[in-house]
Amino acid sequence: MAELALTELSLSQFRSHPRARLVLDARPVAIFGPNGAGKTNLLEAASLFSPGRGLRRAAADEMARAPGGLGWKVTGVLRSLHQVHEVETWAEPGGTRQVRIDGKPAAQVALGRIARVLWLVPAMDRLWIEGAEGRRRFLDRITLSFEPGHGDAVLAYDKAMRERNRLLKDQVRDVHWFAALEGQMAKAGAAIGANRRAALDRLAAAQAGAETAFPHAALTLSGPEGADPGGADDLAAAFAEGRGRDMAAGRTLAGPHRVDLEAEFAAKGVAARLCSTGEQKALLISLILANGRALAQDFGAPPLLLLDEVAAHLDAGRRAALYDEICALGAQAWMTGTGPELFADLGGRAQHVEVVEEAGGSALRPVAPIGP
Ligand SMILES: Nc1ncnc2c1ncn2[C@@H]1O[C@H](COP(=O)(O)OP(=O)(O)OP(=O)(O)O)[C@@H](O)[C@H]1O
Repeated sequence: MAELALTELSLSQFRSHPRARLVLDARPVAIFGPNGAGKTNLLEAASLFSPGRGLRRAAADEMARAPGGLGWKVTGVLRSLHQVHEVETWAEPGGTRQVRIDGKPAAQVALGRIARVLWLVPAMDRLWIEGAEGRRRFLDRITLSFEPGHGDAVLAYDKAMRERNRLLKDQVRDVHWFAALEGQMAKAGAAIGANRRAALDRLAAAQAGAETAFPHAALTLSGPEGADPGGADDLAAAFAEGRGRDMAAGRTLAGPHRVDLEAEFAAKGVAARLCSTGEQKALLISLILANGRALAQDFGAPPLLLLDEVAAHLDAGRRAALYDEICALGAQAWMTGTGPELFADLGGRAQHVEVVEEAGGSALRPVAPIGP
């Protein structure tokens, strides 16, 4: 099967890493070291091979090593399907994140065409019990992994909605202006809805009949009217009808920006938010593995998986099952944990890297695996 893997990763003045370089093959990467050593920072650097603000959703300046006031840079060699790309991403102090692919300046969305990156971070443990915004972001990342063009649709929708919200706040009553913006929102919104539904269908298919130790998560969209839109015409009509209500509120109250994602532990028929902490984690892992299996078919290679502190939350049996499934999938999964023993089951199936904190910042040491 074709691969998607980082075969080199270099960091310069990135968070706690003054300078770091890893030379890798396509196997999973097991990263261990004490709290605060700089493991998550490494995953964050890898997450910048996808469009957006990375797995911490940080501003570009926040990622610059402090103190210093210098910019940062992350460089990687990405083996994607049967091609090799050199990807550079960086930010100057006070500047936005820049991207260059094979020496040519590129928009961030271009990253989505050569790489697919999915992640699970401890903050997502509360995904099913906290606000809808996090779930929407999760849904859109899944959707983006299947359809890189989804990012453009979301940007177009948000831009038109911001302008419409300004009209609403300023009590402007120019129907032509409203109709023009609503037309743009409806076109982008219908695409957003269709992309999301297609992504959920792909996930459902990838979960059905899969041999996995993780529970099937049944996903559905919910939310106020228009959250899961039909066609562009229906959506445009809903926006026009809602003008009075929206003007009273000073913002757009219905539309795909209000969608929520609901999950159910399918075998038990219990909503994810009512499941135990361990079950909720298992549902997320199940979804990310299903997403990976679907992408292996659709994109042609499994995605890069960034799994922060995933091993610590699983019992030994589940952990071994996760490693087996990742290896069967053939994904370059980057996993972090505090000690090497968490990754012993992986043995030579993974590359093991120790992160240590030294006087000058974080440092990396590739190490031989401790055998099972
Ligand atoms: N911009 C920055 N400049 C310098 N150091 C930073 C910056 N941002 C974060 N750090 C440092 O990076 C370290 C945290 O790194 P990271 O989150 O990668 O730790 P970790 O190894 O994943 O730890 P844990 O096991 O606790 O999750 C902290 O010591 C923090 O102070």
